[in-house]
Amino acid sequence: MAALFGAAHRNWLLSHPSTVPKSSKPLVFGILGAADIGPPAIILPAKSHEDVIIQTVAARDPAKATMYARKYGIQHVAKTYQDVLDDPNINCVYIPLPNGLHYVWAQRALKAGKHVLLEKPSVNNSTEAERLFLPPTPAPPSSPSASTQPVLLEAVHSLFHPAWALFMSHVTPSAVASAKSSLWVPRWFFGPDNIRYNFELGGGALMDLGSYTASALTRIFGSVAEECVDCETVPHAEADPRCDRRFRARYRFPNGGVGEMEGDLKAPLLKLAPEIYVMHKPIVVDSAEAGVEIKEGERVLRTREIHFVNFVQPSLVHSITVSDQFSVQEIVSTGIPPRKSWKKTKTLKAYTWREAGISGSKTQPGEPHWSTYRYQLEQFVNKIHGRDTPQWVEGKDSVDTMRMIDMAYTRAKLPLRPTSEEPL
Ligand SMILES: NC(=O)C1=CN([C@@H]2O[C@H](COP(=O)(O)OP(=O)(O)OC[C@H]3O[C@@H](n4cnc5c(N)ncnc54)[C@H](OP(=O)(O)O)[C@@H]3O)[C@@H](O)[C@H]2O)C=CC1
Ligand SMILES: O=C1OC[C@@H](O)[C@H](O)[C@H]1O
Repeated sequence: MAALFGAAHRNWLLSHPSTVPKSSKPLVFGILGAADIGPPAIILPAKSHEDVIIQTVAARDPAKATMYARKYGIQHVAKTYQDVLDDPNINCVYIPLPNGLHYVWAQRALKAGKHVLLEKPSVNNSTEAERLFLPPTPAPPSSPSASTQPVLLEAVHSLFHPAWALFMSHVTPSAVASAKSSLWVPRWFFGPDNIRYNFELGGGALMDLGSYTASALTRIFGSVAEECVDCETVPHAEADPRCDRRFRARYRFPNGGVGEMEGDLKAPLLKLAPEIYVMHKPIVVDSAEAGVEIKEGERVLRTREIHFVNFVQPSLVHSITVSDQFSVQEIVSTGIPPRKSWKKTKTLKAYTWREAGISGSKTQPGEPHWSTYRYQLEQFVNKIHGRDTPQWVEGKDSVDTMRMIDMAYTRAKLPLRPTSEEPL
């Protein structure tokens, strides 16, 4: 009962964050598009960040932008997206446009010298990702301009929550035998006219949900997959058949492990919680870690399974169950069964860095009611100010995610979402 009350209180605070006074020189943000995701992803988190002001929004229809600005307390409405980029008072741009417009607007924003927080998936395909995140002539690190390069971040918000770091602290990427990440959206959320079913705009469940499941798998295995070995997709009956509504993809990773991901934009009620299962190969561990004394000629093997429930929105509620199977065996196998074997299971959670207890992050700020987006904003600002960012999504990570998605579409015999030919 107390846990239920605590969760309800945390969730109320999460959607009603306190407003803090702003610092003398806060970062000034503009938003491109009066998007649904804007309020939870940036407008609410900014309220409790002293270094962030959401100053401007632009929409294709200025009347819509005005309504949005009024509703969310945004001071200024720009006439066009480009006007936001041309405003010298704006330092940072948040881009929650449909996926197919991410590439062009991120490039334009960077060209205008703005720091960019770019919604997931970063772009339409891996060609765009390589062009955006791995440009051919990066400034040499010693160049004076290197420190003034704008920051670009794909907003994979779930990776910034302490629960993700706590989960990863129990994963040994090189020893992962199999992993499965799944994510579902209830069936009434998105109709066939939603941007998620528009091919040119980067629609498809693999794009929308797969950006989370693929980035989770690449982190769990510590690498992008070598191959997508099979991928089944199902389209929406009333939408473009090139846009998958549901997918199931299996990959082979360089360590020989198998990663699987599943997603559905129109799922039955039964499937609500996004989840990850990880199964490790047996590895030799320290006898102290296993809490057992061993004799000469013996070793302890640990086979670990992890189940992470709600890896996408852990701030609402989550659980991480770690089950370790230990066995004490002879180092040189004589066919004798283990002398001793036992199982240890623990269920963990972390809503703050202190709770996660991970060295290097313990002193990071955070409150139990901080959303994944608030934790993300903290690191985005840190990066801009050249501070330490223990949680981050590197450009290469975003490229890897798009490679995973492209591999799955190719295996499913669906076309890749188009590469932008818009002038930059
Ligand atoms: N991080 C997260 O948790 C989430 C991230 N997302 C991501 O955010 C992005 C936006 O998603 P969401 O907020 O759900 O979508 P919305 O449809 O609410 O927002 C998309 C915005 O894009 C603008 N837009 C510009 N051109 C077009 C066009 N041709 N057709 C349609 N819209 C256009 C619209 O802006 P205007 O106001 O100018 O008309 C609209 O406000 C996606 O990339 C999605 O993957 C979405 C949900 C959750
Ligand atoms: O967090 C999310 O859940 C629902 C999706 O459709 C959305 O785009 C995604 O970011």
